Order: sequence, then structure tokens, then C-alpha cells
Amino acid sequence: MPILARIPIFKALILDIIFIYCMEITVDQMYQIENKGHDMGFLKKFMMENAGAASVRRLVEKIENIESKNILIFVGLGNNGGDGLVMARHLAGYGAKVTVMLLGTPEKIKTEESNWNWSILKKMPSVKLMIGDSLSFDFKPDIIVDGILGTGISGEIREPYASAINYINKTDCYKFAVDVPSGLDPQTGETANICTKCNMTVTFHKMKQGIPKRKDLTGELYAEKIGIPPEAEEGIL
Ligand SMILES: NC(=O)C1=CN([C@@H]2O[C@H](COP(=O)(O)OP(=O)(O)OC[C@H]3O[C@@H](n4cnc5c(N)ncnc54)[C@H](OP(=O)(O)O)[C@@H]3O)[C@@H](O)[C@H]2O)[C@H](O)CC1
Ligand SMILES: [K+]
Repeated sequence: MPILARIPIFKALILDIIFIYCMEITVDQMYQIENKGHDMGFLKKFMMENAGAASVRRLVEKIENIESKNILIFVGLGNNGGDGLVMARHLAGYGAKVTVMLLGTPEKIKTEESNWNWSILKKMPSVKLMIGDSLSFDFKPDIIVDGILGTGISGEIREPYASAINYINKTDCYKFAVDVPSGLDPQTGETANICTKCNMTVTFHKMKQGIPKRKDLTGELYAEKIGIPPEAEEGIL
């Protein structure tokens, strides 16, 4: 043990530093930090872009020849879905064959930042857009991205999300979860009636307390920074 760490005051300081930088946070703290960062001018739209970009970097690092892959991206109507929409644009840029399955209708997309990304994809013939609740596809996906539910989950999984989660679990391919496997409560680590079982999960900014409890569902697990000013944590962490 380093000399300084033997001195109680320094040992406490070192432990504090480790705790701050490695700590797991609550979902409520994450929402507070997001909102404070947004109010500082680092808009949620920018957070979503960085979240999607960081997710694609991890996926491309893992999967060889991404340009030859059929990628099916399930997106919900909230910002977890928005991250999935950003991933679709980035993966198209890598030359992958990307299909987005919006689990609802575009009018029901909940947020400005998700709508913004949907409107960009509508101008991109390189990405196939599907809406509604049909789960019949004219291809077998090599990769499925679960952008259905994130920190906004509450209660038993409702349709059409439930059928999508069952489809994902029945399909034999590589599965990537945006922020958290859909159906896993990122605060408690408990699962709803159903939950996706994935090969990789990328969560954002800091690890949420419930996620590391279920490595059986997350697969490889990463927490990626998305550019939120550290000052956005002041008074929260
Ligand atoms: N952490 C960050 O810095 C960032 C995180 N991002 C991503 O945002 C999501 C959280 O987005 P939010 O819109 O708050 O919530 P979700 O997308 O997870 O889900 C909300 C929608 O899901 C519906 N819902 C909730 N529970 C169920 C259920 N059991 N069955 C069916 N549908 C459900 C809910 O519908 P309501 O009618 O209940 O409102 C919403 O439609 C986070 O996970 C990250 O991925 C930001 O993109 C970037 C910054
Ligand atoms: K998800």
C-alpha cells in the first residue's frame, strides 16, 4: 500500500475520490443531472447524440464487418427509443443494412429530441423505417438493438413492447441493449414480467444502481460518458 494511503486522512480522501468516480447512482439522480445539464445549455438532444454515438462505437468495436450486417433496431416512444434512432443513423454511416421498428406511431413519439431524430431518418433512404406492431420481417437480423425501454420503465410490460421483447428473446442473433435491457428496473435490478437478455449493454453517464446486479441480462456492460458537464452533478451527487 502506498505510503500516503497508510495515513488515515489520505486513505479517506483516496476512498472518497474512488467512490465519486466509480459510484453507482440512482435513476432519480440521473434524471436530475440530465435536467441540470440541459438547463446549463447542454441540451438533451446533444446527450442523445452522444449516447447513440458511444453505443455504436462499442458495437462496431465488437462486431467485425459491420457493413455486412442486417441490423434490426426496436425503438420505443421515449428517449431510450431516441438513442436507438441516433444509432440507426450512425450505423447507416458504417454501411450496415439498418431497419428501424418504431413500436407505435410517429405522432406518439414523446419528446422533441426523439422526434428530431425520427425526422432526420425520414430523409434517409439508407435506413428502412417500419411502424406499428407487426413483427414479420423479410430478413433474419444479424444484430438486434433494444431501444425499447430505459430508465422510464414502470410496471408490467404493455403491448406492443411485450411482443417485441418476446421476439427479441426468441431470435438467435447478437443483442445490444441501449442503456438497460428492456424490462430490467435500472434502480432495483428487478425485472418486470419479461425482459430482454442481451450480449452487451451500454449505459450512459454513470452506472445506475440496479444494472450491474443482472449481468445475466446485460451481457458485457459499459458506462459511457456523454458530455454532461461535471458541474451538472453539483448538489445532486
Ligand atoms: N442518462 C442520460 O444522460 C440520458 C438518457 N437518455 C435515454 O433516455 C432514456 C429515458 O427516456 P424516457 O423517455 O424518460 O423513458 P423511456 O424511453 O425509458 O420509456 C418511456 C416510455 O416507455 C413507456 N413505458 C414505461 N413503462 C412501460 C411499460 N411497463 N410497458 C410499456 N411501455 C412503458 C412510457 O409510456 P407511458 O405511457 O407510461 O408514458 C414512455 O412512453 C434513458 O433510458 C436513456 O436511454 C437520453 O437519450 C440521453 C441522456
Ligand atoms: K433498452
